[in-house]
Amino acid sequence: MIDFSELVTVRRHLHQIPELGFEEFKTQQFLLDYISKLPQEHLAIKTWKTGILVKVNGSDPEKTFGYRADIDGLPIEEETGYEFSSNHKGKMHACGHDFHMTIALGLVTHFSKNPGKENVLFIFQPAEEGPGGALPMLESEEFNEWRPDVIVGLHIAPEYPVGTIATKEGLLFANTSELFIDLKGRGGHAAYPHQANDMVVAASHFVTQLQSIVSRNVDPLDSAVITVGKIEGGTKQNIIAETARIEGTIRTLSSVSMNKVKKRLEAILDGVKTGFECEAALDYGANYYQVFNDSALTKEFMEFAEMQPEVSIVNCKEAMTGEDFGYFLKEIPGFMFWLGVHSKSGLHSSRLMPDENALQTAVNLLKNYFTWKINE
Ligand SMILES: CC(=O)N[C@@H](CCC[C@H](N)C(=O)O)C(=O)O
Repeated sequence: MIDFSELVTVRRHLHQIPELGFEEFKTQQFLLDYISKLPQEHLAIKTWKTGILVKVNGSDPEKTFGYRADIDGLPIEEETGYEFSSNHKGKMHACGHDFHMTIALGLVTHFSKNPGKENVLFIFQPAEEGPGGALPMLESEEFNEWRPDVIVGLHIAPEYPVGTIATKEGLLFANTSELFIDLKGRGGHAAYPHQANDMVVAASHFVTQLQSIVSRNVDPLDSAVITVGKIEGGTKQNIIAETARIEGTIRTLSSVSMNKVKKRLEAILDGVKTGFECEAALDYGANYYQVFNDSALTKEFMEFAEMQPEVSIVNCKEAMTGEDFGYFLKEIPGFMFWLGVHSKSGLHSSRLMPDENALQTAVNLLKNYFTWKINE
């Protein structure tokens, strides 16, 4: 029996210690401590950077079924008002990874006491929000020694009620590319603009021109997003800015569109360089491969979930969110699904407040699904 009040306590503890990608030291320690208290007879445990792999050995294994949970938080100052708000100033679990980890712990707890014929691998992966832990983990010796034959992941969905599971066959999440641009010109006195070269104005022109890519270069029947989430420039109100930094993200539903968007972006940036006589350094940061669900496994899972009394299934549309889980799915058959957690505020909001009852829905559903698959 899984004790759900204990899982709520676990989630609240994890919520208090959010850490950024590849800095998840306290999180890793907490997870290891928790796992070390479970019956060890069927467990094998390895660490990889700040991540963890936990294998529940089956009795006569021919296959390994994997469940992946991401473990990093975001650089957001929490405003939920929770008693158990983040203890780490300026950092928050605002994308539900505290839920994803807790669900994994609930499942490890169950399978450590109830192993099946096949192996189950629990993957606690760092740095999903950036710079991306999935690809280096997938390429690591540690992972490949226990490489699963099937892999499953979930993501909380604030827009769906508790009890709803949403997914689809094929493309679920977009291709993503981060975007970092550093502009450098000549600064100067606010009263002598003709002697300077204002990077605040240059950055503003660039961001405005970017808007024409989605509206004028991408096929209207295709989809793309370019979001600039941060601009920094200048030093003081009466000094013309010598530098400006633009940070954003690009999302597309195909890699062809991603290349097209990047080509247009580079052409616009060249224009800004010429027009403003400035330098520009462009860096695409982390790029994530689309999340593409295996058709047969997804269909089977949806039919299975439909039969669970506490679950209702939605066949959803694809979303422009990104997930480095896409790299696992590129090489290993599997699927990802949305878990309804009903929160008025959405993902990446400082007020995200997912309903903890969804922990029970997810653990029960995946416990039943994996139990079926490992004993088939
Ligand atoms: C589910 C979700 O919100 N994922 C993130 C992934 C971030 C990818 C990367 N750091 C980027 O910003 O492009 C998302 O923002 O969709």
